[in-house]
Amino acid sequence: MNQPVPRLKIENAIKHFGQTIALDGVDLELMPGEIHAIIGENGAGKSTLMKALSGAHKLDTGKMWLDGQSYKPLSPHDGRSSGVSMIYQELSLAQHLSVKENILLGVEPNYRGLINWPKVKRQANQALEGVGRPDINLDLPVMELSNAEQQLVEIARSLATGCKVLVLDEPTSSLTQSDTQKLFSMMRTLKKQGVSILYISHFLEEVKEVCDNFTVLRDGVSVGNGSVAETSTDEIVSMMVGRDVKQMYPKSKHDVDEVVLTVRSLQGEHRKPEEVSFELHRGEVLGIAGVVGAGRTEMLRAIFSLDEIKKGDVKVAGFIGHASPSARWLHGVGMVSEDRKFEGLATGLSIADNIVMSSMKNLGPLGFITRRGLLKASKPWIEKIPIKCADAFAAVDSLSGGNQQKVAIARLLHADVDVMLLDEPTRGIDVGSKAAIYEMIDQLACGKYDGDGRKRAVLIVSSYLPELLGICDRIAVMCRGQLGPAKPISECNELQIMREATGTGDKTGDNS
Ligand SMILES: Nc1ncnc2c1ncn2[C@@H]1O[C@H](COP(=O)(O)OP(=O)(O)OP(=O)(O)O)[C@@H](O)[C@H]1O
Repeated sequence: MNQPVPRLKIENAIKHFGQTIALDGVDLELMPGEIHAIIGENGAGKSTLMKALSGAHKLDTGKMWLDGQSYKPLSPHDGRSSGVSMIYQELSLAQHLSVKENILLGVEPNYRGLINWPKVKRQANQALEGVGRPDINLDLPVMELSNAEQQLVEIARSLATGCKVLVLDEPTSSLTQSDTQKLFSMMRTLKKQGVSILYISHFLEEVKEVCDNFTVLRDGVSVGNGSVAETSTDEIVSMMVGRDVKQMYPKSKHDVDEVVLTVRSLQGEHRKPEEVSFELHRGEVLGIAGVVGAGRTEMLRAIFSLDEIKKGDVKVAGFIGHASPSARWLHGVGMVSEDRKFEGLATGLSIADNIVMSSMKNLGPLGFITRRGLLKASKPWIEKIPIKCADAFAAVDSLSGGNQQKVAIARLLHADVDVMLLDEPTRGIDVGSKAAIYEMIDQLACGKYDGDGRKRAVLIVSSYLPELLGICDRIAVMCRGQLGPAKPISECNELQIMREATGTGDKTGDNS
């Protein structure tokens, strides 16, 4: 009997960036209509492999075949024309163009240079039917669509050019739960049509739900593969990190002390947040749950004085009222922004520069900053978190996405603040490093982090409920700009939080 021909085969893929070995011999096989997860720690080589596949990077060595034919894409355009499309986390749509123009951009049917608009419309509509959303208005500028709809338009664009292999790079990181479910059902539809999907995600529960098979990468090598149904999550995690992760959510007893942050009837200048009141105690981890767009980020920004306040007040370190963000640092408040690229990091600078940026004490003699001082200050964080990099002076933008996020967290830890405002701090971070960060948060709250016994207060916004339920002492839910009461963790569960987040739950309680 003839062996079925794989849709995609990769053999011994190798790729270096200078001294860094990003891929060190990866093998992968993908069948038609298969949904295959690519899993691995931050910096394991997932994005590099996918970029080589899509034509954005050229492999140093290794071979690829598409439907049995040798495949060597010269550019993403070349890859797309051969049937391989990659959907990045940051979508690449032309925001001012309409849905139909985006779907057929660059491949518009034309007659002697004149675009055949009725045909554009027909083909765009067909592509939207393929992703199960023929109701999306073809004439609407893309910027008027929600995040999830824009993602579908981008996938529809891949289908319009005859996509055989669709690569989705952490597609659910900014989707709501219900949009995630819709994406999964669209993936199942594409699977039935024979489209093969490579799915990169750090959420193993998603991998379990939607994928058929998986490949684990570690340090640029494929270290394991198999059927998702026949492999337990623990087995996959140990393949990823090369050891057992015993306790994902360590939780010591947190005895809370005095109130360190008081927020009263806070309203932002631009509608969100609308009404926020709570108290945060030293030694406490307070979680803020809510759906995308509820106003959680705006709340943190208003507290940290990045955005104007219309009404209400923030009291921290005995100071009441609005202050500049730099004054907030002086008050002992620090923030990790969810917008890593534009706010969280200076991507053109080195890892060491970024880590010390918010606190430049003791970096050399007589107030000078020396290379030695920078190294001494940054190295412990690089080792502790850990950040995978060539060295402390490597540019932040040469790091993988998850490792960049870890640099943003290291900057806050280095600044040694009392009140930590964390906005989606573990987005894009692998399971093993998440466990390390949860342990740090736990130790920071109970004063065991750096041996001086000083307890910190942590306010954490997250869309990942298991993490909030795992590490917080109390959780408050934000719904349409209004923050509900903070409830002790013993009274919280996923269902109750989702009800409150969507405005259908109980709002009784007290925020002090
Ligand atoms: N353009 C580049 N220049 C230098 N080094 C790079 C470049 N792109 C990737 N690397 C390095 O290659 C390695 C693999 O990175 P890659 O982005 O593929 O990891 P990843 O598995 O996708 O990680 P994450 O889960 O954090 O997204 C990392 O050590 C990274 O720093």
